[in-house]
This record gives sequence, C-alpha cells and structure tokens, in this order.
Amino acid sequence: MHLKNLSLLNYKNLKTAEFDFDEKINCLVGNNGVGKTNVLDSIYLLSFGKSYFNPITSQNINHDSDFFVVEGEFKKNDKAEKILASAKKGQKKIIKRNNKAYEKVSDHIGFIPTVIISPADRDLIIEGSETRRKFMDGVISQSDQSYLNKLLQYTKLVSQRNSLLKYFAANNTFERDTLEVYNLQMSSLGQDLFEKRKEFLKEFIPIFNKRYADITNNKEIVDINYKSQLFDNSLANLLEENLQKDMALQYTSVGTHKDDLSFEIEGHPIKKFGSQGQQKSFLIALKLAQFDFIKKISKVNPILLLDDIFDKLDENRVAHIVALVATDELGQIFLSDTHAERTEKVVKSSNQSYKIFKL
Ligand SMILES: Nc1ncnc2c1ncn2[C@@H]1O[C@H](COP(=O)(O)OP(=O)(O)OP(=O)(O)O)[C@@H](O)[C@H]1O
Repeated sequence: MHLKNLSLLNYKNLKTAEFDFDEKINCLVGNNGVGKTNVLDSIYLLSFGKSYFNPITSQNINHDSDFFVVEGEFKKNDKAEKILASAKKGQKKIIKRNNKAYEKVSDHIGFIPTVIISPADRDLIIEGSETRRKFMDGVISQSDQSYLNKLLQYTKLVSQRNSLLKYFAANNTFERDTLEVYNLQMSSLGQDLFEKRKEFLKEFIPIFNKRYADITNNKEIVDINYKSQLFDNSLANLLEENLQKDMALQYTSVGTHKDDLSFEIEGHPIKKFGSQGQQKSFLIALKLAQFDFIKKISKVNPILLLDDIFDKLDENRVAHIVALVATDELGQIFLSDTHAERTEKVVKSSNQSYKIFKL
C-alpha cells in the first residue's frame, strides 16, 4: 500500500500544496516552521480521521480561512482509493472514501494503516495514563473494529454513569435500578476490553522487546507492565464495592478507563530512571513494534511517518531504518528534516527510489 498523491487546501499553515509521492521514500525538508510536520500530519489525518498533534479539528483550519480540504489517492491491494477529509468551522468534519462519506469516522479506522514516530511521542512517557491507554487502544483498534466499537460504547457509558451520579447528588436522590442498568452494561464491556488488552499485550510485548534489543544491541532489559484494577476483582464487584466513593466523587472511579501501562527499564520506571537516549530508544521500539503488530494482523505494510527522526536517532540508525525499505520489511516512508544534505545522504545510501520535497 502507498500514497500516490496528496493535495492540501488551508490545512494549518499550508494554504495550497500538491505532492506526487515516490512509492518508497519521501523526504520533506525545509527550515523550522515551514510546515513539514503539517504535511505528515495531513497524511495521519487521512488515516485516522484526526490530527496527531491537535485533535481539535477547527484549530487545524488555516487561520485565514474557514475550511480545509485534504485529499489523497492511495493504492491498496492494486486498487485506487481516494480518501478525503474536510472540515468547515461550526460543522461536523467529513471523511470520504471514493466520494462516499462515512457515517461514523470510526468505520474508517484501520483502512489505511499508518504509524507515526515524532518528538511528540515523549508524552507517552511523561504524561498521565490516558496517553498510554490511547496508544494501546489505537494499536488494537487499527486491527480490530469490534474492539473499537466496544471501547466507544464503554466510554459513552462511563460518561452517562458520571452524569447520573451528578444528578443523584444535585437532587439528593438515588435510583438503584437505573444505576444497575449502567453497571451491568459497563461490567460486560469493560471485562471484554480487559481480556482483549491482556491478549494484545501478550503478543505485543515480545515484539517490542525484540525491537528494543535491535536498536540498542541488547544493552538493557526493558518491559511493559499492564496495570488494571480488574486483575484483582471483576468490574461488577468493583462497581458495587466503590458505590459510596463514586457517589461522593460524582464520577466512576473504577474500571478499564483507569488502566495504565508501566514502562520500565531494569525493573524501574523509565520516566524517572531512563536517560534521554534510553527514553528515545524506548519510544522508537514502541512505535516500530506497533508497525510490526499492525503489519502482522492487516497483512499490509503500514505507511511510516518519521517526523524529525534525527531528533531520536543518529545518522547510522536512520540509515538502518531507511535500508529496511529495500528489504520489504517497510513499505512507503515519509521523513521530515531541516537538513537537506543530511537527509539526501542517508536516503541515497539505501539505493532505493526516493523524492525530496523542499518546502
Ligand atoms: N491553524 C493554523 N493556521 C495557520 N498556521 C498554523 C496553524 N496551525 C499551525 N500553524 C503553523 O504551522 C507552523 C508549524 O508547522 P510545522 O510544525 O509543520 O513546521 P515544521 O516544518 O515541521 O517545523 P520544525 O522543523 O520546527 O519541526 C507554525 O508556524 C504554526 O504556527
């Protein structure tokens, strides 16, 4: 699978831009702030229906305009697939495949498998559990629509249950039967999500460990630990046991929406005990493992977006990744960098076709 061409209208700072891409390697070069990352982000948008960097769609419309249109033509299984994403201020975003609008954006997830590696990934280590849950859910959802649908239903139920708890508090009332309806549905869905996450991590962690060992030449042991309240108790019991607490807090304090992943190096949290370099290697390994996992399930090479890749890796390591394109381990890749010569030197050494776009 690859992206043949891309046209942008009013996407962030890019008022109009057109690209005819190489099937293998594409490099976007230019000074800081010209819009290299925004081009990669527009490809991400065509895959996930939202920006990687700013999920608030209206903020991705160029400041001088009131709409954006991003359109790309992909080739997947020898078929042309035209994907369009557009948004107008005050209106719902539209995603179309071959001129037909999706009813739900979530139906598009997984159709154009894509992985992005960016300096913004450090949030996965620094930020709270939500970022890591989103990463895990994102990887599973790209290869499992039923998981995504259950996750969306579960999230909606948590928010409805929270509203109900607020309503009880505001009106000094309590309706056990109504609450029971939410508890029952939440328990069943939450338990399914928990089982699927466990199953996923069992497969994913060894892939991740292998990638980390490759990147660092087996320097140190890293691990990912799944943290969930559901290991010790069923969600049905947890909801029951925490009822008084939830009533006082006016939100649902237990469930799979509280799960987390603990990223560890030599048995200690990498956030506190990992060097800058170790953290960067950890993140690259995580994303390449995402690539491997999605490729295994979907049987296509995901598109790989490497934003500011020299931020994370030295020239030799970038050359090593780019060389994988030749072995068919990778499909189409997009790189952004401020140094045109450095990028050209690295991609030339791969002996693959490539294109350089100067912004
Ligand atoms: N909605 C918007 N309208 C206009 N400009 C925007 C909008 N959103 C972001 N920008 C601008 O886009 C520019 C950033 O572009 P981008 O991050 O793609 O740059 P870059 O070439 O990747 O830079 P760097 O090399 O620093 O990473 C900034 O100048 C930012 O102000």
